[in-house]
Amino acid sequence: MHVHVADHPLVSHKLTVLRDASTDSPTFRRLADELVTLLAYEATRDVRVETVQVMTPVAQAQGVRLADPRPLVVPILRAGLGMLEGMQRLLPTAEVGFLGMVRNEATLEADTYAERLPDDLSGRQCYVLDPMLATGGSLAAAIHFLVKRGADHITAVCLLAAPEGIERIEREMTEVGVPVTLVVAGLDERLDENGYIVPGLGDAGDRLYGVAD
Ligand SMILES: O=P(O)(O)OC[C@H]1O[C@H](OP(=O)(O)OP(=O)(O)O)[C@H](O)[C@@H]1O
Ligand SMILES: O=c1cc[nH]c(=O)[nH]1
Ligand SMILES: [Mg+2]
Repeated sequence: MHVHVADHPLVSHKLTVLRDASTDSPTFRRLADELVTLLAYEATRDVRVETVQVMTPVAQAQGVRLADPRPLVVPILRAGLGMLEGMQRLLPTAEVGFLGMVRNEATLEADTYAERLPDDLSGRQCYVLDPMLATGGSLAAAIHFLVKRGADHITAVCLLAAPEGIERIEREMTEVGVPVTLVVAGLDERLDENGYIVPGLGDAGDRLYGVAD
């Protein structure tokens, strides 16, 4: 897996405020949104374009536009929804598919409770959004959904990743033979005994939207 860690002082600054336990929900949502737009710039570096001609007020010029089929953006609910607008800011014409997943906090296995994806993803560039790559169970399950529908170009955009999660995605994607790129704002040290990223930022979904039952 190709892992790209966004190395930029603004990313580091925003991530530091995001980590701070005293940052309130409105500020957390705004910073997550801003960070995703910065990460989206990196994540879309290889987005497919085609050559077009354009008439400026002065002369004809050659340029590019996004090629068809449009990219697909897939936020993993709940927390990934907090990344959708930041991504759409750079890819306003992207299609959006949804996956609802919740991690069973006892087994740490991901359970899928919602799925709304196009049937055929062959030839589509897919961008999966999830702030936290912890054990990797949720992201791996999401990627398997996409691969089953024919996707072979997958980029995951995350805010934080743990080494355990990266290793799992690498292992599982090597097995299915689909290369995955990860674009992330920060790589953390490890998981704790509850599967939380250390030092991390806590429960991303709760910090975005409030404590779930
Ligand atoms: O890598 P993993 O070990 O699978 O953990 C990461 C997952 O955990 C969080 O979701 P959560 O299950 O808390 O659901 P939520 O977004 O509804 O809060 C997070 O948003 C990821 O989807
Ligand atoms: O640190 C973590 C791990 C999983 N899910 C989160 O929201 N945070
Ligand atoms: Mg959560």
